[in-house]
Amino acid sequence: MLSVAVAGASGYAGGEILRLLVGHPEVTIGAVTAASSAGDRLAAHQPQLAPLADRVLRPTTAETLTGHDVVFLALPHGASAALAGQLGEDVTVIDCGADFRLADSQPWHQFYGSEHAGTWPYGLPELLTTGGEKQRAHLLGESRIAVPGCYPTACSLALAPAFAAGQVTGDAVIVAASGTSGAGRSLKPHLLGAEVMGSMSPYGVGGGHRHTPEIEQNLGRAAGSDVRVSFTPTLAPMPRGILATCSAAVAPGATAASVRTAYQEAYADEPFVQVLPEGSWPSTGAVLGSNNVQLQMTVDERVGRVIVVAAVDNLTKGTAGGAVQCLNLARGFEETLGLPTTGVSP
Ligand SMILES: NC(=O)C1=CN([C@@H]2O[C@H](COP(=O)(O)OP(=O)(O)OC[C@H]3O[C@@H](n4cnc5c(N)ncnc54)[C@H](OP(=O)(O)O)[C@@H]3O)[C@@H](O)[C@H]2O)C=CC1
Ligand SMILES: CC(=O)N[C@@H](CCC(=O)OP(=O)(O)O)C(=O)O
Repeated sequence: MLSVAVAGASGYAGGEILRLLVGHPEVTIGAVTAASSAGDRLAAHQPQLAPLADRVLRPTTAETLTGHDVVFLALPHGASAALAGQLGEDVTVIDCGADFRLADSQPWHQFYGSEHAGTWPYGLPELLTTGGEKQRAHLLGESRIAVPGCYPTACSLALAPAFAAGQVTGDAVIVAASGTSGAGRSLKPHLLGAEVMGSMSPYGVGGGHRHTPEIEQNLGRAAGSDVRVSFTPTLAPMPRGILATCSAAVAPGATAASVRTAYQEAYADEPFVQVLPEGSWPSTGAVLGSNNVQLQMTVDERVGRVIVVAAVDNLTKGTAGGAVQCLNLARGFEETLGLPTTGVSP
């Protein structure tokens, strides 16, 4: 059994990691830590985690986290790097924050405006990379893994097969809706019930969202050349879920059938990615609580564009499920261990 600590356990991502770890047969849950909530019972913040109700949140320090085989970091951007540096190389550190996701420091400076901490292997196992290899090949045995952002998980898995198979030439446009838990638990006026219920709104419009370079990095790896993306996120009146509508210019000669074949081949053996039957479209309600990614695609021949729609649960496959999948790969367990492939609907 591996002992596992979760830093940021009072937050949404930390809570979802713990939900999955409770059902994981190869781990025991050690320290659960927080910042301002340290000293509280976990149940005060995560009442859904009944088996862990009496755990007490400890301060997030290297001392508290040391002594575990695995440490999950579910902290705000910028908080992971210093902490990770104090944990031994024998500890598997899985970071849900952005600190180590980008390979290039230039977009990091541009979109995050701080020092670039460095680059860790990127934790999206199903992502196609140049030469047809999947990203999981780079995760086996790693002791440091950077889990993707929730939008990049959905958007990259949606468009990578089309780029990798030469079915699109570029001009990628993505509009994605997210539930409010994607923004974390801290209080913000635009997340108040009165602002969100019955209303949808865009944000980060015009190329300003920090997931833009992460999606471009992923699609560039699949395409084998630079890819530019117009990405517009929107906030939807639901607690969880991402629905990403992605499109790109169809390549000469590509058809709806050849595009579909590219996706079926790319994801044929993937336990968590489902290319839906023709004519059936993804919905967030169908993936909630599961580690699944639902995809559907077609070609809009009138305008010459491939359209792909993806649905994920931002907290499961979009964060915590992806993180536990990375733990399984890093430690040589069955990749699907402890990860639900059934959702909670309605
Ligand atoms: N929510 C999502 O859908 C996704 C989140 N992520 C990433 O996961 C990470 C956590 O996000 P999320 O759970 O949503 O955020 P929350 O705001 O819900 O939780 C943040 C957690 O970090 C703790 N914390 C806050 N400030 C500090 C600090 N300076 N040092 C140490 N701990 C601190 C909080 O403790 P306390 O409560 O005591 O203040 C809390 O436990 C972020 O990097 C986020 O980008 C990635 C993909 C999707
Ligand atoms: C609805 C909402 O606000 N969503 C968040 C996405 C957070 C996420 O996935 O990831 P990282 O912060 O880890 O990059 C946002 O747009 O900033």
